[in-house]
Amino acid sequence: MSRQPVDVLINRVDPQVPLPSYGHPGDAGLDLVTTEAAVLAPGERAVLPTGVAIALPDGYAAFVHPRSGLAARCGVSMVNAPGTIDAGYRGEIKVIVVNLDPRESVRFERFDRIAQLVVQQVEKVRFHEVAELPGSARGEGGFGSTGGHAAVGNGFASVACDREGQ
Ligand SMILES: O=c1ccn([C@H]2C[C@H](O)[C@@H](COP(=O)(O)OP(=O)(O)OP(=O)(O)O)O2)c(=O)[nH]1
Ligand SMILES: [Mg+2]
Repeated sequence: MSRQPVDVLINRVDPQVPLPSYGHPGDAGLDLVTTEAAVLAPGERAVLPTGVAIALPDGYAAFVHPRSGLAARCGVSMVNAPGTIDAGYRGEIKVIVVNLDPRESVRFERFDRIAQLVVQQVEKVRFHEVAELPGSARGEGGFGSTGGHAAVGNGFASVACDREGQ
């Protein structure tokens, strides 16, 4: 049984901007566009306006995620991925894009889709300070404690590094 959509108020800061929309019915993310054209040199970043502001219901947040097609084709990501849109934020949603391609510039035209917005329910917490936390199977192990690192010298230098244990 499919759930009812959540009603979200939206304001077009740019009157011509298309409303964020799902590419397919089952998609998690609504595509966001840039209202400004931009060119990013390799390694360059920019804060791009999306032309929309929203008012999320209390208990929700929206997360701005990169688009995988742009990442795979052009090396474009977001500096702060995923960006967090608080329920109380009433300003224009902005996207902090970065061109991670080492050689090629990337050009965005007005209304190109640059990111996607995922709306989720978020919990509020109340901390209870204790002297000792309850035990668990993982304990304090982290940062690669389960192993499975890519071997060095197999030709895939991008997935191996010499900083293990540091
Ligand atoms: O990719 C993003 C991330 C954030 N925001 C907006 C909405 C969010 O509610 C607000 C603050 O974001 P965040 O809390 O991540 O930034 P901060 O540096 O902690 O700023 P603040 O001190 O205003 O919380 O900025 C965006 O438009 N795009
Ligand atoms: Mg903050």
